[in-house]
Amino acid sequence: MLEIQQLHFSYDKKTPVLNGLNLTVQQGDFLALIGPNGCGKTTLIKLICDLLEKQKGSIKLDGLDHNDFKVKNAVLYLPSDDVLPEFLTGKEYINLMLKMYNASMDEERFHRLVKYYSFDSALDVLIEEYSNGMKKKVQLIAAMLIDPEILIIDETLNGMDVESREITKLLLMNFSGPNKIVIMCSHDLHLLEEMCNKVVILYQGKIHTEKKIDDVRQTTSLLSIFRGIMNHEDLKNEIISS
Ligand SMILES: Nc1ncnc2c1ncn2[C@@H]1O[C@H](COP(=O)(O)OP(=O)(O)OP(=O)(O)O)[C@@H](O)[C@H]1O
Repeated sequence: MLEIQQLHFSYDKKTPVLNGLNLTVQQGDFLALIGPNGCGKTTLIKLICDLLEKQKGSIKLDGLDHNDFKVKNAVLYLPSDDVLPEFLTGKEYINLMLKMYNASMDEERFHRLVKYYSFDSALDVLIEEYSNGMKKKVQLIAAMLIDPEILIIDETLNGMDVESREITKLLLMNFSGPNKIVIMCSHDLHLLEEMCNKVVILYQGKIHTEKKIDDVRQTTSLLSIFRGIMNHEDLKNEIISS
């Protein structure tokens, strides 16, 4: 169980980005993390991964602090910005990632993943020559081989062609399961509704809404809930009538 309690964070020590955030994510959860631009989704993810230093509060996985080596080794974060070691080939990058996570290469799985993404001819090419979509694919192949306990995805499906997106969706849904936590941050609410089993909406530094996706589907949609919080109808009408 990932337990976040009373988390506070501010970049300039004045304007709070996270303001006493509480969140519990259970093994088996495939969580959609949504919220308006700038609400702090990436900040929250970076705090969970100990890439930013928290100022107040606690983040624990199964009772262990998030900066414990065991927790760090259990969490894999796929960021949205694709900063990869450009001087490596795809295959070298995958091997490096496996080493960093003390994971062994499952050759059979590796070849299957390469086949799903039609990635064979890209493996020996330098990452500096990769397109955005190829960078996403090589990160996903590495992630699926590492098989982490917690996978955090920040807009990773952006830039992928339709078929690769579908393959990724299926791979991630297969990956999630009773022993895993998947947190996916995206503005593609339809995709999240298809894939995830829970949603949390981050707004004004706190978790504003927390719901099971099945409950959302029965009554409304993620888009309607999101629009209800943002309440931009007046602005849109002003633009239409101008
Ligand atoms: N390195 C930084 N230094 C100062 N302020 C930052 C930094 N990174 C983010 N911020 C600010 O913190 C707030 C939260 O940013 P964050 O990137 O976490 O939002 P987000 O919800 O992921 O946004 P988006 O949906 O646009 O990706 C924003 O006001 C942003 O301007």
